[in-house]
Amino acid sequence: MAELLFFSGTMDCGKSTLALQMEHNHRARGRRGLVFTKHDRAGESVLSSRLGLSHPALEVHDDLDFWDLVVEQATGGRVIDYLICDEAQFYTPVQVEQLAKLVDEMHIDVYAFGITADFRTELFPGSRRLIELADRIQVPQVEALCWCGRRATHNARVVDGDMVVEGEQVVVGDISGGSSATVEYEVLCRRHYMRRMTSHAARAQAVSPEVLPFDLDLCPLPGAGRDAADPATGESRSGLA
Ligand SMILES: Nc1ncnc2c1ncn2[C@@H]1O[C@H](COP(=O)(O)OP(=O)(O)O)[C@@H](O)[C@H]1O
Ligand SMILES: Cc1cn([C@H]2C[C@H](O)[C@@H](COP(=O)(O)O)O2)c(=O)[nH]c1=O
Repeated sequence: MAELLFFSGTMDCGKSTLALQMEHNHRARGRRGLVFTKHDRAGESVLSSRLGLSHPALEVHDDLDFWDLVVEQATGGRVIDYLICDEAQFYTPVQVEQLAKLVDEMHIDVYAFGITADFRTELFPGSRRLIELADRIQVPQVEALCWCGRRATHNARVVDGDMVVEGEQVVVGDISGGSSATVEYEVLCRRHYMRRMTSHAARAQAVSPEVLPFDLDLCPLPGAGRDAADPATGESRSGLA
């Protein structure tokens, strides 16, 4: 039975790596598929992972009709068993509906990968429709981590060093440290997302006299590990989920 699967999570949790692995495994077993992406950081018509692997892909433009494309290929004699669809958060809701139709009417497996929500915590339209229509939603096993050591659940946008919560929904970019771009992203746990506390802000607060009387030994710089105190609160992070 063909399925529409949505692998969803934050940025940097291994979605594209998983997409490439699934493409490899299915192809290795003789299945025939097509690989799609949209606005990959590496450029047009390529599916890339931060692990360094990449694969040619068909770029999804807003006017692409998945149903028409696959039917045309099938009519031309090409067998298609599965579709790999990366950066699916950027697909239109109508395109997601076309993917669901391919599963139901043409028995093609669709493996979609994408971030769930944007930097404002709002669902992307493509992700929303996938959540509504998918047979299964899976969270990749590798957890992206907040600077405090907790599991990262939110994507923060950082512009010129400051976290922002307003702006265009789509701005292609990488996570902090991955580039010198003006706009970058950092994954955070909910607590630190709500407090607008990126690693940079936490570092600044940890060394500011205003946070005294916290002892700096109890209030180490970000990145010191899960058992260290949280600079925002002085609380121990140990034992937290
Ligand atoms: N130098 C590295 N060595 C090992 N793993 C890495 C390295 N750089 C990135 N990764 C892994 O790659 C993951 C990001 O993979 P990627 O597929 O690009 O994520 P996503 O598509 O979800 O944004 C990171 O969570 C990390 O586990
Ligand atoms: C949160 C957020 C992200 N984006 C962009 C930034 C990247 O180009 C992609 C996510 O890619 P990844 O492989 O999952 O890291 O999405 C955006 O445009 N708007 C946002 O709010």
